[in-house]
Amino acid sequence: MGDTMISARGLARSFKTKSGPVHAVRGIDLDVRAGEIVGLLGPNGAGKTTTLRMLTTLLMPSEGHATVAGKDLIREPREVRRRIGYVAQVGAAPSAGTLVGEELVTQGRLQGLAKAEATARLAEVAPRLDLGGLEGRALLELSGGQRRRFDVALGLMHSPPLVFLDEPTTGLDPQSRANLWQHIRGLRGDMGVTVVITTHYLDEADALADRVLVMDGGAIVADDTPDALKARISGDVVTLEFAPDQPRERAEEVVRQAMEVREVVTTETAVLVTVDSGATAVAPILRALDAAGLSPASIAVNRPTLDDVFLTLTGRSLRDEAA
Ligand SMILES: Nc1ncnc2c1ncn2[C@@H]1O[C@H](COP(=O)(O)OP(=O)(O)OP(=O)(O)O)[C@@H](O)[C@H]1O
Repeated sequence: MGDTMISARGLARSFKTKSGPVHAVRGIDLDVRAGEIVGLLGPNGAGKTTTLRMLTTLLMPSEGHATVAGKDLIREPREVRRRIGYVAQVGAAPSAGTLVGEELVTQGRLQGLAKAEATARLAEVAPRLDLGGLEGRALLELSGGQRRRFDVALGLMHSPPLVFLDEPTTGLDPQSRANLWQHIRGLRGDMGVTVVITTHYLDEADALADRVLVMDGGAIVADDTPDALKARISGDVVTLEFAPDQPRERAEEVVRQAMEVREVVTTETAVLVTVDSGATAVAPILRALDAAGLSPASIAVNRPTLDDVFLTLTGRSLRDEAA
């Protein structure tokens, strides 16, 4: 399998529904190298979970094929399962009495480890995820952050070289999220685990992923490092927010006529203008708008973010969609 941990070609999945077929994933190609942290970024319904469920053998592709951790997804699903960890979106409700350590050992045994191996593995995994000392705690007594770290630990008990995390930090407070990111980076650093993570948080993809696959409408619309994605939009982004009664399309027109711009995108609330230098563009933009009788409610100059990348790729804001 060499350096390649995942190689998928033409992977597609559609669902039959009462209102007709839903094409959740539309024939995507995807490559992940060993040791990478790859983020699948996209709004709700983009097809991230469906992609993950296919790559983890939980869902049969309608079309396409893939090799995952060196095994053929369609022909050797059991072999694939033995080599991967999968942490689903939100942990299943734990039964009242279940203890952290016991549950992790049970999971290891389910994955085929002997009792002694599973216990040894627990001693290895628990401290990696800051669960050391919590082995005797009941699952119900864990905080949200501890619980998510426990979920990740579950996926690691059988020492998979590849782990899939589906929106691992949803619902966590900012501190617990940053803490979990650190642990996820540690998995790669200390144990060489390859990580595929889905998220609709831009900051998460930016902070964590070596490479980001931007998904929209069941397709991969961009595939690059966070920095390279942001560098595609060189220059600054001037965000002009308008009250609902102000004609934004007219504002876009005025800005385009007033000056040389790289890109203008109009959203539900704002006009985003990409220019070489925000500092020198603001005054002429405001003058032109003023002359046209338009006044923005607010104006801000920013370096491009992944959200701006998403916006230029799709014409929609990921932040709006996620909200
Ligand atoms: N079992 C199913 N039956 C019918 N439609 C489905 C099914 N599973 C997913 N879909 C549809 O496929 C599309 C992609 O869903 P998916 O869960 O993969 O998106 P996602 O990017 O993971 O979104 P989220 O961020 O909300 O988890 C959506 O339109 C969804 O409604």
